[in-house]
Amino acid sequence: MSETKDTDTQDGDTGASGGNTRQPRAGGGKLTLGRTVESGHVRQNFSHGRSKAVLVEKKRRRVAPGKDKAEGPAVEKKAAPKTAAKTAAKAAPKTAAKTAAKTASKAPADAGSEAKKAPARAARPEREARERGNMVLRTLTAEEKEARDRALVEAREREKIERQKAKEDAERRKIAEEAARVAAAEEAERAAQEEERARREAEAKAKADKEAALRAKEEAEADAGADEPADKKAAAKTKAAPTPIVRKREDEAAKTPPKRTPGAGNERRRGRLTISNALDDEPRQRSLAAMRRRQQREKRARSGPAEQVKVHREVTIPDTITVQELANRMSERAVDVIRLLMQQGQMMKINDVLDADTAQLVAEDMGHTVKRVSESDVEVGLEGEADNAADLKPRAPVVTVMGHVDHGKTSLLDALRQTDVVAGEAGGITQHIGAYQVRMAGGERITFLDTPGHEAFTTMRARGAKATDIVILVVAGDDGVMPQTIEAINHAKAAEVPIIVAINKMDKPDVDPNRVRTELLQHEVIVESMSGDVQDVEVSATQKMNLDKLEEAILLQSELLELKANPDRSADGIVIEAQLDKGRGPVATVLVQRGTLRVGDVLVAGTEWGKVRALVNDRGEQVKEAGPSEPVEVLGLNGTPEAGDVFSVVEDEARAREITDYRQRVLRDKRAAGAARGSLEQMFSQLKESDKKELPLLVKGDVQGSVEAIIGALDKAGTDDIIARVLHAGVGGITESDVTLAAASNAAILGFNVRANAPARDAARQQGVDIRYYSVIYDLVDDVKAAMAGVLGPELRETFLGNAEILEVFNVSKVGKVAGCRISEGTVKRGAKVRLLRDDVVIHEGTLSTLKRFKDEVKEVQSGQECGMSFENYQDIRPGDVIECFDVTEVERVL
Ligand SMILES: Nc1nc2c(ncn2[C@@H]2O[C@H](COP(=O)(O)OP(=O)(O)OP(=O)(O)O)[C@@H](O)[C@H]2O)c(=O)[nH]1
Repeated sequence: MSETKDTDTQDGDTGASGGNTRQPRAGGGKLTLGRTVESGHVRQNFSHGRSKAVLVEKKRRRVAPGKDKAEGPAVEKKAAPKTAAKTAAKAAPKTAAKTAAKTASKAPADAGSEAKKAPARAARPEREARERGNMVLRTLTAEEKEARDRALVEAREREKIERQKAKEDAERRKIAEEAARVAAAEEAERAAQEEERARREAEAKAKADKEAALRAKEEAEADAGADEPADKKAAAKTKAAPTPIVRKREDEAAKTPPKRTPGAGNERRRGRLTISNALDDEPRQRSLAAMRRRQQREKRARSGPAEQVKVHREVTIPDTITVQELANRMSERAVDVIRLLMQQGQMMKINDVLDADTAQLVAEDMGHTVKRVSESDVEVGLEGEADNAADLKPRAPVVTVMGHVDHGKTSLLDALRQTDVVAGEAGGITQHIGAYQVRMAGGERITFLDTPGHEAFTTMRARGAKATDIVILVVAGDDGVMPQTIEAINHAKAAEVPIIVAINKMDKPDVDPNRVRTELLQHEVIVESMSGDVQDVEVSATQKMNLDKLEEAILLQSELLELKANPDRSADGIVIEAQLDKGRGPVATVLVQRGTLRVGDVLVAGTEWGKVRALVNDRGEQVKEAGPSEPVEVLGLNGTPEAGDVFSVVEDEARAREITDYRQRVLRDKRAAGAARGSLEQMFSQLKESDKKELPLLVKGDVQGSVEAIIGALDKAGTDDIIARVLHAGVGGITESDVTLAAASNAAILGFNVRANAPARDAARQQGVDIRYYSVIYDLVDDVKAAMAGVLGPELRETFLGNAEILEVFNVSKVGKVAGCRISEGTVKRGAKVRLLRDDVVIHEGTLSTLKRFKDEVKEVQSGQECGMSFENYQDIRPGDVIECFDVTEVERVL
């Protein structure tokens, strides 16, 4: 920027005389301190020969970024001396121009002079300066000197200004720092106050809670006595309760300086943070959830401490219960139960099952009382209420016939059956349903159980059923007391059932009844003739001799026993036998012991139940009902119960289902637990545990001779500690009924040269009955002995491979007989062991010499295929025979 200091010489006009403009050089070789003004002089010519020198100053703007403002005052100050002149100079031409314009109209002649005077006046100081400038120009050294002085002055001034500025800057910084320090201190103070306030609030709340609890207590007490006013007072109290807290908060809020700068912490509380919110400078609103939380907080604070009154419950605990279910029943949180269990060292999850004892501990620890129930409680009440003595009516005695083998039990039962007057009159065909009733001429009745022998009697007794009232001990007069006679005596005594001795076969010439009586004495059976209380009757089954006397004795005994039952109640009793009839479905013969069984009753028998569809008596007649001591066949059951099962009539099908479901579950659990009840090993281990001295067995053989030999050998094998008790022995293959009997008696089945048929195998597998096959009597007896002694060697486990049916038999030269077979089941392998079965009886056991398929020797033949087989060293093969193929492996016994 350049500026002329003389109105006349504006624009640096170089006149005709030629402006001698001298531009001073920056620095100009002179010692200056950052000169900002360059100056020079221009000679200006006027009319009338006048001329003057005009000082031209070129001022440079000092550029200092960011300091413009700060430097403002300094620049002004620095420029001050010049500015006066400058302003004057600036104002001068204008004023002069104005004045000139005014005076020009008045006196044009003077105009020029006046116009000249005005600027001259106004520019007087300037002129002086110019003259000084002229002088400088004229005296260059002086000018230079002056310039230098001026520059020095300026520099000094600038220095001073800069110092001043630095000082001011420092002061400003100091103020700013001070302000920041104060702000930080304030912030810290505010945080401390905030903390203090929170603490006071918590204290106040706790205090208020306490007060409210006290008030609630007082109110409860007051409520007991006073009615409405007390309520109002309580309400007022409740309302007043939170007030102090609120007021206190307000006070504190007033105390707290409200200069909460919108910091990060506060921003966070102001509503939901979204991108648009974050970018938005405006303070965010509280979110709805935050409002709700605050409302809830306030509500909680208002309602005071909701002191939960602990509810002590009676918790029903079954045999097992899950953690969750226990917590539910106690109305506690499952996590609390789990925590308690953890404290007791048990890591449990919510679905883990606790036993009743643990559950009881937990419940009691949590302050509840416990009521232990068992799943078996479903059976509670099944037996019904005890009968009143007044309701009892006399009933027929139930009689079982026992005795040694071949002493005439069956013959006697048959003979007695024929004494039934009603059957005799009707000439009806008697049915063997497991029991029958004999009606006397005098109207009395006697029920006989048709399964002679103490085995069945004991089996039933073992199942908890006491079916028999009187035992008839049959002793052959010609044979005397034999081992099974003694057994029968012992069983009857153990069951506390009175005995009537029937000395049989009295028709025989060589009988000696007194010998029998004397022998019985040794076993503590003292007959009346020997001054005892046991009745004895000499009979002959075949000759039907003294059967009436025997019946009289039975009736006398029953009178002594005062056998009575209430017929007017729902029936219960015992299953005597049951089977699956092809036409009629499951059929069970039951003996009613109490009440009356009617058609349409819902019956539970063991694990089965059913609605009675029909009742059939021992004469094959359909009856509507059966009273106490009456044996009757029941149709309508869903399955076959087991002999000895107790039956009961229940109110409805749902209850029946509930009970049988429970019983089936228990049975399944027992089986799942691996209790193959009939295995010799397990029987032995059971025997060790119990003080049972018998090993129950079932023997089936190919011929009577071998069966008798086996029974004889087993009898001898017994020791003082343990005996083998043969529950049943017979000739022929092992049938399903054998398996049922064995299962009912926890017995093992020993097959000597016989096999089990397919249904029997299935039943044995299902019921866990152990069937063992032998072909040498000594092996069988050794095994039984070993089982009894508990020293069983390695077990030979037989794996069934397959069965082949022989279709045709060919005679092949050099080879001998070859059987043309079809594999009916499984596979047949060469090298495996084989048995030749004829009607389920083993004819031969050995190995295969040939296994051919279409003339080719093969390793194995699958089910459904045909093949040719021949035995090593055995030729007696016939069409219809079955070849059983099996593997034998040795397994170490684990007891
Ligand atoms: N002489 C004669 N023989 C009889 C008499 N009672 C039975 N017997 C014969 O004795 C044998 C055996 O009779 P059972 O009635 O089968 O004898 P058990 O006691 O039933 O025999 P198990 O069923 O094997 O226990 C038969 O041959 C009968 O004929 C009798 O009173 N007199």
